[in-house]
Amino acid sequence: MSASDDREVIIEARDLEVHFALRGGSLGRVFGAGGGVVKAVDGVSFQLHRGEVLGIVGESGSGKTTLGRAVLGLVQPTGGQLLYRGQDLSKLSEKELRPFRKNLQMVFQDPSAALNPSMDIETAVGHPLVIHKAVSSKAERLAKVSEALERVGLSPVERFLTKYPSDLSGGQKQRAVLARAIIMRPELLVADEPVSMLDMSVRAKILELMLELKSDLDLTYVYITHDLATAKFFCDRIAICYLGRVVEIGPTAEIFADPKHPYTKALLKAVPEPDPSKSVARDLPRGEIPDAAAPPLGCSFHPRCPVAFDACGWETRDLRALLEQHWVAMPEEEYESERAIVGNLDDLDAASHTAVLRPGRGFASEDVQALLDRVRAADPDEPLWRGVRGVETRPNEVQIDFDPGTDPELRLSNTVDVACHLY
Ligand SMILES: Nc1ncnc2c1ncn2[C@@H]1O[C@H](COP(=O)(O)OP(=O)(O)OP(=O)(O)O)[C@@H](O)[C@H]1O
Repeated sequence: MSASDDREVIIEARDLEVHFALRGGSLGRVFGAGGGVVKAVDGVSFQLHRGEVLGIVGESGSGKTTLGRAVLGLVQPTGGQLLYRGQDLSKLSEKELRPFRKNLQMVFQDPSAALNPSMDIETAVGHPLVIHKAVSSKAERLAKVSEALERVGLSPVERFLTKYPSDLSGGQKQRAVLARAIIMRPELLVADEPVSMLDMSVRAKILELMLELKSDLDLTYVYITHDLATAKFFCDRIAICYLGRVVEIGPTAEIFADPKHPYTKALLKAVPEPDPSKSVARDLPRGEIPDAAAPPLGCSFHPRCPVAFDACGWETRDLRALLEQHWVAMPEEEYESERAIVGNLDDLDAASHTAVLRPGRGFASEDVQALLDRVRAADPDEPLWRGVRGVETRPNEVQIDFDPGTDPELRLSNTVDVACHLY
């Protein structure tokens, strides 16, 4: 771990895994009776120190929310450990967890969904006090609710106590949600995209409020977002997540000044430039984020990586994608005559380091080999070819063997930890 931080460790994830079994549905059927598995969090380790703001950043589906829920003990890890002050929450019963719950709070993206529309603000914000039997009278509840509302800037308090969520703006609702989150004086707050549904004009104000609350109440934050621009402003350290793994983690300033992982670099390039006159081309990683139920072999970022090389774990699905990309650029007729050279490509969807291509009707394996040569000649720098260890042309098939490569582990590089074969 890169952080040499003397502050107390509040949360420690050790090789944490949250895998969801897929039952039924089309994927369940594809994977057979046992069902497939979505590795929402897949071997994540980090320490969170008291008073720190740790950003969990990644695209949709990278496992951020599941990781945040695991930190709060709201979802059971299927492997590894999540320690809160050294204690493994997954070993505790629901009853034993209760005293911990008040120390750990979550703030969600949508304040409208987080507040019960039929509860006035006094009741909603004071609800945790009642649940945890933390007050003995209505007057005590009112005093604590008033103090919390004051802290989050919903004042004069009397104007807000009897209001309903529908009477408040988005920013005011998120302030009320924050008041409810701090009312039990928690020590850790997991904020899951807390400003992404708010108007631009109030986003910075809510984040500033959260920083004020942090210093006034000695809070520690996990800040979940897809938005690096707010993470830069808000976080001390950032963990960049991709398909359930942390691919880079380190101090925010270092990550922005010298991003190491190709995915981090691509995300940073995609951050919109506030000054439109300086705008640069958006350069999101090529292709879509893959299906978490069937992640790429080797380094899971390799199919989108601009600097991937032989060690990154090329495979059958990459070959299919390359052939299809080659054909897509062709005029219809040319495409049809090329496409007919190989038979059904569906076998390539079962992830493997050995691909077998059979000739289409009326063609021979030499024609398939010639097609592969043409595809390679059209783009010799395509990194997939660097991963090919052998091509064998047999009477009725061509077998392509890929170097299995490995999935890179997080390793310290200067002041950040990065999971990439380049480091
Ligand atoms: N209860 C569940 N059952 C099955 N799969 C799940 C479940 N919860 C999450 N997933 C899957 O786990 C993966 C990670 O989801 P998660 O919501 O944690 O990601 P995320 O990065 O927070 O995405 P988003 O920004 O879209 O919320 C996704 O592929 C998602 O479909």
